[in-house]
Amino acid sequence: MHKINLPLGTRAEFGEGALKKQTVIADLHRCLQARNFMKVDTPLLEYQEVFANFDLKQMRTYQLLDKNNQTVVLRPDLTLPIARLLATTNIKLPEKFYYVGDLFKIAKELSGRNNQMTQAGIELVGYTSIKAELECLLLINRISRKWLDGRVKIEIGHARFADDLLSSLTIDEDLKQQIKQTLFHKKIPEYENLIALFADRPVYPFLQKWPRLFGSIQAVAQMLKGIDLTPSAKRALTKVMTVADLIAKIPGQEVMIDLSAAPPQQYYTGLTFKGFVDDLPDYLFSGGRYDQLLADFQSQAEAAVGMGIDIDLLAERIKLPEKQQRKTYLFFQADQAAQAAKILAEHNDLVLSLEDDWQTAARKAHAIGADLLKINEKGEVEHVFENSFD
Ligand SMILES: N[C@@H](Cc1c[nH]c[nH+]1)C(=O)O
Repeated sequence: MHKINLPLGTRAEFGEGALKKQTVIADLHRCLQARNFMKVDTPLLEYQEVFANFDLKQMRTYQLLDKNNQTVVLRPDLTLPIARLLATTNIKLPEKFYYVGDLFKIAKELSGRNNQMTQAGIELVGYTSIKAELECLLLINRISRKWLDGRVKIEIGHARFADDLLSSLTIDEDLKQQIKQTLFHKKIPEYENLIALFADRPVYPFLQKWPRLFGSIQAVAQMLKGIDLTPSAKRALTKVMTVADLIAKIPGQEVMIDLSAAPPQQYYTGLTFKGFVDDLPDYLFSGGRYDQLLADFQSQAEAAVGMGIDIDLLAERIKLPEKQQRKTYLFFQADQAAQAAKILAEHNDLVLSLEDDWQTAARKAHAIGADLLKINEKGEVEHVFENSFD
């Protein structure tokens, strides 16, 4: 007997689940083509070095050896391969890209997540304006309205806010790291011990509030009232507030701010955002500005913003449009395949009936309320009425 179970963390998809994924993907293709995005596909396998500047342990990749004993990995991320692609081709920038594909990350045991995930994404490369961030957020809003009754909440943060603020307090890198880790993981007693070192600084009242700095725009603005931030942290905050205010003006779009969370990816350098639906712990959308990433692959940095869309999670949440249309089956004899081809070419909504005889085909069609056509000896299409053969 063959081994019949799947490798850990993988799954087969079929029927409605598979169709839902295909439906959202097809809709995205249509939408992004219309908005002038360029389709891009990169291979599943990449050299390990492509991901080397990022914490591979955290990413937990599948690794293989190629013919020359070089380590290749199943891609754990789709943005880094695009940065690699741009460094090795002469695609003119600025340009907007989109892709849909699978990525592989070995999830922690019992996390409930699969190791193979389908992600769609967009990358807007060569754009410094916040309009690039806005285009990402507008796409989230569109998908939310089209597929999720507008229930997606957008959360905005900034990848540099914590570093900017902490750099003004200390040059001790270890201490900065510890403060960030305790803050991001909400280890409050440890965090409070660490910030006690700065109790005499003007920024101390802020440090005390920092772990709670998330919520609605108004709530966060209220918490920050009268608080003196460093100039660079202030700039980051202004950007967050500006974009949040603009997006909150879209009717029905809920916007939150989080200034106490870790950036979703290490390569972000500016505004970050996530989109999630109330009762889901994982987010459906995640993105941000990453102006330095291309400098890892080529001599020149390039302004860029992008986001990923978790197609598995999105597809699980959508309702397929009802298709209650009546089916028509076409019965044919095996030696009428050529006539069947001609008829199918003229009527592309016919379903081939594979029954051995047309009486059985008629009985089955009748049982499911379908119509039945058959090809007669002359090669013409004939309607079969269910009581015509009684
Ligand atoms: N690759 C990111 C999403 C993204 C695309 N572009 C920029 N960010 C992720 O998987 O979280």
